Amino acid sequence: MFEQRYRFHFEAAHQLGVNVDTKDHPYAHVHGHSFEVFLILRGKELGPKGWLTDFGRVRKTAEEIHDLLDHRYLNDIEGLEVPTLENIAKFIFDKASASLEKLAAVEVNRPSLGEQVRYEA
Ligand SMILES: Nc1nc2c(c(=O)[nH]1)N=C([C@H](O)[C@H](O)COP(=O)(O)OP(=O)(O)OP(=O)(O)O)CN2
Ligand SMILES: [Zn+2]
Repeated sequence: MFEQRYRFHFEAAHQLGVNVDTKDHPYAHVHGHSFEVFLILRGKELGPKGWLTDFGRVRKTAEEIHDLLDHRYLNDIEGLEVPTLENIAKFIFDKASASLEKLAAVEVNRPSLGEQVRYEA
């Protein structure tokens, strides 16, 4: 089995008011994070080209998702009204899998906080 990974970053703001009991909770205030994303592709066979998927294609998909999320207020994006790492990972998986047939998983991390989430279909 081969695994291919592509990493990109984006910066965005959000608030998680629905996840906490009081309006004063820090999660309920609009704040920002740096997000690290991995697109993870898997396959058993390489085919005649000797690769799973051209990294150029993976990069193009990553750039489209980056442009959708970078410097945005995530709560305003349809499908990301509750922008936890978990929901962001699934959102990215659903978008990216439309153009990357071998996409197997998406990881979304906040490296400075040691927080990591992985979504697999
Ligand atoms: N399972 C999850 N738990 C939490 C998530 C999540 O997406 N999935 N998200 C959050 C919030 O985004 C929160 O802002 C993160 O807070 P915290 O880890 O405390 O880090 P800070 O932003 O407070 O870190 P600073 O160093 O103060 O900037 C919470 N839980
Ligand atoms: Zn947060």
